[in-house]
Amino acid sequence: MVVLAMQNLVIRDFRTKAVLVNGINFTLERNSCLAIVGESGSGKTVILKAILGLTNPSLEASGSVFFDGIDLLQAKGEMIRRIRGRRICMILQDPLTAFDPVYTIGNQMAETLCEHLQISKKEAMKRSLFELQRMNIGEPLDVLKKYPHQLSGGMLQRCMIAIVMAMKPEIIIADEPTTALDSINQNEVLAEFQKIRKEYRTSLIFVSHDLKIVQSLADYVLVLKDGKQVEYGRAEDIFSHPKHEYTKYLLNSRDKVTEAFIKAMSLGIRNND
Ligand SMILES: Nc1ncnc2c1ncn2[C@@H]1O[C@H](COP(=O)(O)OP(=O)(O)OP(=O)(O)O)[C@@H](O)[C@H]1O
Repeated sequence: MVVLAMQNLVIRDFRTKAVLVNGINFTLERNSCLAIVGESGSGKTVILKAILGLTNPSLEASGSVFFDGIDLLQAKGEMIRRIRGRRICMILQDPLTAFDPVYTIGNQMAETLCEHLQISKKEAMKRSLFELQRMNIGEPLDVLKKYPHQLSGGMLQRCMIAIVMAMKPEIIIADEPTTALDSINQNEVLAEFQKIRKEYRTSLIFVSHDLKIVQSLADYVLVLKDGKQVEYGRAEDIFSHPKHEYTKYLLNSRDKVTEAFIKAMSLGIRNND
């Protein structure tokens, strides 16, 4: 079952007339995961923002993005607000910017749940605890009492995911959700996404520069270059038989980086002998 369909999305800056994104098409199936990849500035973030009607007012989006019979590009006011943050949720790159430093995690989780689920503060606190427990977060009561700066980036990102999961959204959109984290925290967050895929059957759209993460999570991949979609298809096909020169280049650069890393590590090991 298709949950979201983007057809011919074009995004223009109407001050400069520059076309930032041109002709993007994809469909997102229920319980499937689409990764959007491409170099910096290729248009990944503006595409994600367009889905939620969050593009800067100086940009105009045309085409269509259908979700449950509604064209999100045309949806305004209360209609888009009811979908955003409830039925389609976004997880940001840097979890520290998503939390207010002066309130505890519990306060902020409960506040968000109260607002979106129309439940009492007491009920929202109970739900927050339940969601952290459900994600196997150790000492969840302590975590709720902490301030954002007292938790690691990975733990904060997991709290963010817990808030999102409490909404039981149909779609989660994540813009480089692991980029701001070190590798241990990246692995924790990645495991959380694997769990969402397996247990909650939520659909995911995510942007990542890390092709290893893409390979481990995505069912479908959309490759962007200079605002244009150069390849789109099943992840296994794209990784095993990339058609476009740019996709081949991306996959090659990943292999080169890995080779260089292994070489550097083995040199390091020899130097430490
Ligand atoms: N509000 C805006 N006004 C004008 N141009 C913009 C605006 N936001 C983004 N752009 C331009 O749109 C293009 C795509 O930007 P976008 O942030 O989507 O790229 P990206 O692929 O997500 O890059 P990165 O990987 O670095 O985050 C870039 O050329 C950027 O400069």
